[in-house]
Amino acid sequence: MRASPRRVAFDVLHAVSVEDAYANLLLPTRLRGAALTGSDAGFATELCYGTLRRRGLYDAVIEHAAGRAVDTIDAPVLDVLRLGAHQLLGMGTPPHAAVDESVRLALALRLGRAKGFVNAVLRRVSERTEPQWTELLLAGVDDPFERFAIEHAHPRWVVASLASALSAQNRGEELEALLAADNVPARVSLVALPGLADAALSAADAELSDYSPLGLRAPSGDPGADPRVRSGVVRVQDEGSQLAALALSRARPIASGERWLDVCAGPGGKAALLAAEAARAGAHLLASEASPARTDLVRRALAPLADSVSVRTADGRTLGADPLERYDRIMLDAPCTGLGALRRRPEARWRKSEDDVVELAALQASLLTAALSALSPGGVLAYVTCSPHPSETTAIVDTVLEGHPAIERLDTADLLDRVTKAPLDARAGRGAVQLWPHRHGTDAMFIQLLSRPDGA
Ligand SMILES: C[S@@+](CC[C@H](N)C(=O)[O-])C[C@H]1O[C@@H](n2cnc3c(N)ncnc32)[C@H](O)[C@@H]1O
Repeated sequence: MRASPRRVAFDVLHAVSVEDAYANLLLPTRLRGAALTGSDAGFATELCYGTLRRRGLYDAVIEHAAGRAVDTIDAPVLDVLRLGAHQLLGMGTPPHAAVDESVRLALALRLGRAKGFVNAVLRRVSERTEPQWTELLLAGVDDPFERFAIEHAHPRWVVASLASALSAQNRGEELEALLAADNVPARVSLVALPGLADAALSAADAELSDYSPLGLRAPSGDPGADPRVRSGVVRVQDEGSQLAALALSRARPIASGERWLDVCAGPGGKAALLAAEAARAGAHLLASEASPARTDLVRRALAPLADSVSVRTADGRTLGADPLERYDRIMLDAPCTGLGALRRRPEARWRKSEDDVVELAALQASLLTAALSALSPGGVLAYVTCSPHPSETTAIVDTVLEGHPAIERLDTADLLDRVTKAPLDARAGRGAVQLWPHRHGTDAMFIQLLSRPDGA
């Protein structure tokens, strides 16, 4: 039997809750499996992503309505309630429809014993609108970060981290705009790989991106339906990621024979753009990745450029040990909390913790130290994260450079403004670039170009 949009949304939500699945990877597969397209696919996507994004708010509402803590509610029943709460409070579904459909979903899931509970809790949820619930939950809460956390459905520590990242750039007053932008689904951006899909940029119906000279806005619908996307020469890629790759490839003219390395290449998004840039100028890219499964994804992503790239599985922390292994350009797109990509990874905000920041910062510092030791004299390295958290961005660069006095910071903001179609106004201090969803419509990418001077 063909699964309904609600059932697909439930399956993905539940896999995220109990198996730590990634919604953005699982949902497309489930939509295809259920043959859901058009408005049905759109409904399932909004139901699933919207529920995940605002899960913290809905859990607080459910706790209140049920009169008990959410961790005392069976996991599948809780997920049915979360989906119901999103339909009631986030999607404007009429109460009788949202409640009845949720009860029907519970029955289809063989949760008949919870039928009355689902019905009663969702009826109580439907007695208030979302602003009324928010007002109720805010009563007596004085801490401003906690208030933003409730109002914009972010964990408090994420609010505090984003506040400190913005304040470091004198943009503290933009916090609410950023939190609101995190809750708006990102528009799908495409990149036309140079030399392989240039015609896509001049097509009559092309809607060009604001900043990236290679970027396009995807028309509505499934981008995978476009044969150029299927063949891999036009790729789905956030404009911020395009700019991170172009900052490195266009930092200075490319000499034929240059050796390039992507240290953390999986799943291969930036590597594909770097490989296309390198191939046009006679440079060679080695795309490296620690996880074997993700190395396979890199191979797949680089298939249209297979002749001009190499791919390997390796731990980036071992770089530098071989004195013959040196590179002219290095992309270090480090593993990070992803706090800059919350629009795209709806569950990420609830899954990460401050402990992850500490663990990732240690890994980021080790990777940067190792990568710098493999940088040729005259070479350029891009340190990139899709998190604006100061502990993952400026603090990593500052700390590692203390041990590398010869390394110079390039004025990334200035260099990137020469690449983009419009000025970014994204200077983050000490030469770095910080992009923001609420300002640039991109993920919050941090980009710092570093160089080892000739002879150093
Ligand atoms: C932010 S993602 C890279 C995204 C990629 N550059 C792209 O544009 O598609 C970070 C990657 O680093 C990999 N990674 C984690 N630890 C690593 C290590 N010690 N050495 C190399 N890669 C590592 C992860 O498996 C993950 O694929």
